[in-house]
Amino acid sequence: MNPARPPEGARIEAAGGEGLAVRWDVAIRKRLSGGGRQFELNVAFQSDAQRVVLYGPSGAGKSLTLQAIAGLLKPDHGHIRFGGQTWFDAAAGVNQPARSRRLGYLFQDYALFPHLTVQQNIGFGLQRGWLNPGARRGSEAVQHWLQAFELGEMAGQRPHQLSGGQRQRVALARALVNQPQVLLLDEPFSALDPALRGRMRDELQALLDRIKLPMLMITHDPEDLARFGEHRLLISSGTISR
Ligand SMILES: Nc1ncnc2c1ncn2[C@@H]1O[C@H](COP(=O)(O)OP(=O)(O)OP(=O)(O)O)[C@@H](O)[C@H]1O
Repeated sequence: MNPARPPEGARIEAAGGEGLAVRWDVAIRKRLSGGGRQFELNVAFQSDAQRVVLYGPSGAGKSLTLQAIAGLLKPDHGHIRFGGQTWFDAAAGVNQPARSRRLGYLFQDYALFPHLTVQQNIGFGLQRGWLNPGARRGSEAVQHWLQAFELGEMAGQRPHQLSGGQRQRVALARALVNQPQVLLLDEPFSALDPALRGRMRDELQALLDRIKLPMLMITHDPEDLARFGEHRLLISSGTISR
């Protein structure tokens, strides 16, 4: 297999020649209110690790942090930098759209489109608009990931016709088809039964070893932490405590 290798994010010269940039440099604040409740997200971390795991209890702010990094939630204050690129900087008025951050996002429930085939789901990430989901059906990138994840025979199936593991592979393929520079994973194994969870962990680890893609995972599963937590960040009540 020969996946296009994403550029290494680490140790890139910082803009302005101020020395070496860390891979991750995140410091954000966001106040949310709704239904009479308020939540204050105040997250800051720096990391040079290839694999970062953000863990903590339910309601701690993990998903909000991931959404902000992905460009799906705009913080009130702070900055988000990756590999020397500034994705968000409130003070400087920078807010790169999600697409130009070049990241692959694996959603907790995989968020596959039920009416599209496996092939169309994978290819969807390549679309420029919402029209004509099958237009790029034959693209090389889609074919590459269909083969890499042994989904070739299922190319014409729809998500409900797949097993949990196959669904996850489709979602991963969709996240990878645009050659992201980093993979964001939201509780990637929580939708799987325990036996399959172990196998899919092995698969993900082998994939990451092979393509050397940096990743940031959120989870509350200690097994994920043990396996992927090269750098572990504990978040509770909206703040990283270590
Ligand atoms: N739009 C919103 N308005 C108000 N509060 C919100 C909003 N979105 C999320 N929250 C609150 O922010 C907190 C953090 O939510 P978040 O989804 O980041 O938690 P989490 O750590 O990912 O939890 P889980 O592990 O259960 O997914 C929760 O208490 C949630 O209720």
